[in-house]
Amino acid sequence: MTDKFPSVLISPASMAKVDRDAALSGLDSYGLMRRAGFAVAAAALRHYPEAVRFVVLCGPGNNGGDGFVAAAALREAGGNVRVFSLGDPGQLRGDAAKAFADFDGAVEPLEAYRQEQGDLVIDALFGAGLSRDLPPSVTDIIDRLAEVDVPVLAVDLPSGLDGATGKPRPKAFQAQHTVTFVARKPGHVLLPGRGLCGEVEVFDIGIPRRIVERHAGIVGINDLAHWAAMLPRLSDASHKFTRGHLTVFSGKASATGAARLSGLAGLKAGAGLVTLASPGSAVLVNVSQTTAIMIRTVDDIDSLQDYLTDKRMGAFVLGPGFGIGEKARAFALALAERRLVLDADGISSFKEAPESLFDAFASGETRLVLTPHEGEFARLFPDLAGDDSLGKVEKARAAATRAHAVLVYKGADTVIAAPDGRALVNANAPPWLATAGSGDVLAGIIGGLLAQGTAAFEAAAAGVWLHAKAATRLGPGLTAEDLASAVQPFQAETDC
Ligand SMILES: NC(=O)C1=CN([C@@H]2O[C@H](COP(=O)(O)OP(=O)(O)OC[C@H]3O[C@@H](n4cnc5c(N)ncnc54)[C@H](OP(=O)(O)O)[C@@H]3O)[C@@H](O)[C@H]2O)[C@@H](O)CC1
Ligand SMILES: Nc1ncnc2c1ncn2[C@@H]1O[C@H](COP(=O)(O)OP(=O)(O)O)[C@@H](O)[C@H]1O
Ligand SMILES: [K+]
Repeated sequence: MTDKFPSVLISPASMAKVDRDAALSGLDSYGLMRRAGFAVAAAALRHYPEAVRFVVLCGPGNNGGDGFVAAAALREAGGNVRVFSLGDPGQLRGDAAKAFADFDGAVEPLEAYRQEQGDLVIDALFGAGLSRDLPPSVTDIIDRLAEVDVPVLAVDLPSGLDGATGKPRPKAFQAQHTVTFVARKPGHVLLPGRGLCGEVEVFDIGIPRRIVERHAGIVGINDLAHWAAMLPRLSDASHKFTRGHLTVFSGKASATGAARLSGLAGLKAGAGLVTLASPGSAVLVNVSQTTAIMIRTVDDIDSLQDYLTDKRMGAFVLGPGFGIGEKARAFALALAERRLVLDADGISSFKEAPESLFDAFASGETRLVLTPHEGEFARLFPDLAGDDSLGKVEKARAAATRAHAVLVYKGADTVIAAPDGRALVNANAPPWLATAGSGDVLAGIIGGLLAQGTAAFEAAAAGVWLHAKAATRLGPGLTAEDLASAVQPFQAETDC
């Protein structure tokens, strides 16, 4: 019953390959379907012991096959079971046909279903094989169930939800529970899919690890398995300079708070030193509100070049509160040889000329991290943002490759993507993270990790996770000031 692959996401296309290899390796595919169906029946009995009727909606493929196995098991357990089929179940093929043959109850057409008080709907219409928009007979039922209080338990995925993108086609069942098999699919964690699945249970149906790992690919869930080993380690030999120097650019006197939030978060994330590079006009404001953070006047490109003669200045955050325009563009391009988190106004400044930014960071190791929310993403990548055929993972991956940068495409389902195609979907962020200044804190954490030498992809992924972890520790009602103060470096003993 346990989730053997908590860090893995398997696309529906890869799942089909897992399925094929399992069959080629001699595994009994009908045995796998029976385990899947039994898991669904067990979940129905466990979560809905008070159900008056178990209503199983079966589709034309193997998802429907799981439904027939579950229906048979629920009847065996003494449940009141009704089965409704989309299309003629006599047309089912392969294992689904076997499952239908092994079910000895009545099967009614899908259109005949009328919801009643006490129903539990088991949605086994479509899973990984959904290949086009739902037919009206199914969207009609989705519309009817949306009006009433009938719980839905989804098999593999709520029908209508695209397992690759997390998008409904064009609608999907709203499930309370989803029982899926082997590992989660991107659609379980990307929005709005995550919300449509309810609580997701991953059931191990016995496919060997070597087959799953062969097809697991380079998209996963953002957890410590992907980056913990790459984070900085302290030792007796550490001193502040070995822990790295982060520079955060401050905005003008009336817009300094965002940079201070980033700077504090960078220090908390473990940077040995943090300097606020401030316009002269804002130095007094910054000095009066910082203690451990140092202040340096950097007014223009010449003073920045002067600052950059110190090669220990390795990592930078540019954007929070900085102001949009030529100065931000010139500063970002001057930093092209260093490690840079470009956030907020820094991103928006390149709306008219994104290629100039991408070209500047094109060669050598990946050292640019872009942290756009949805609006900022659309400014840099309008074509990708407007392409409805792409899910958030595909958009972030395409953007990362184009920009030669690590992309942190923010939201409740933040996606971190690298130019080489690796991508992680974050799933530990609580909704109270959506508060003014929270993005500034994130930029600072990532900058703090970059300053310590962590590679850009791992710094970004760990930063997103630590940001969410700090918010979870604090609980609802946090402010960005609380959040910046609560940031902690990763600690294996307490964070695992
Ligand atoms: N992987 C594993 O190891 C295991 C997988 N298992 C289970 O198998 C499920 C995947 O099975 P699957 O591949 O048969 O796909 P499924 O979701 O049943 O749909 C395909 C059918 O629907 C049809 N169809 C598609 N879209 C449609 C639409 N909009 N409107 C109308 N029709 C549409 C499509 O028709 P076609 O496109 O071929 O014309 C085809 O007939 C998976 O979710 C899990 O539950 C378990 O048994 C455990 C082992
Ligand atoms: N509903 C949500 N649930 C969890 N995290 C969220 C949600 N909405 C936003 N976030 C996170 O909050 C942060 C907001 O950053 P951003 O949009 O830049 O805001 P700001 O500019 O106010 O700092 C991002 O890390 C984002 O991923
Ligand atoms: K389903």
